Amino acid sequence: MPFIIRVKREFQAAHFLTDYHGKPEPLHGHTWLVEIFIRADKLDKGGMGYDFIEIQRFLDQIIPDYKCLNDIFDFSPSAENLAKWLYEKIKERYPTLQKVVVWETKEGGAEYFE
Ligand SMILES: Nc1nc2c(c(=O)[nH]1)N=C([C@H](O)[C@H](O)COP(=O)(O)OP(=O)(O)OP(=O)(O)O)CN2
Ligand SMILES: [Zn+2]
Repeated sequence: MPFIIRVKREFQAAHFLTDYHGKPEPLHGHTWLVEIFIRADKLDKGGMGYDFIEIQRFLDQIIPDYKCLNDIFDFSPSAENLAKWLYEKIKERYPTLQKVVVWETKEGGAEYFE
């Protein structure tokens, strides 16, 4: 019986879209929110699919907290591109990953799935 394990993480980062309607955006910061969805097809004896805490620790290793995203990525760091980048990284560790959602603001975000 499948379950979806969901884990959220917030982080702070600055960025600018390199081409926003024809010109670069000004550099600015957000409190970003990442949510990931991992399918678990069975539970362990404790009733867990995957341990939230272990997933959070893994996310903390890869999430670019307190960074300028333009300094570390060779793509325009939109919510869409960041969701795709995170998806590819997380999928290596959790192959049953279903989806990554990245909220850039409370009102605007993007999700990536295959
Ligand atoms: N599909 C996408 N649309 C937009 C993205 C994105 O990544 N994907 N990004 C941006 C900007 O980076 C912008 O930061 C969005 O944030 P927001 O604060 O809403 O932008 P405002 O200019 O409205 O800022 P205010 O401070 O509220 O004026 C835009 N679109
Ligand atoms: Zn922005």
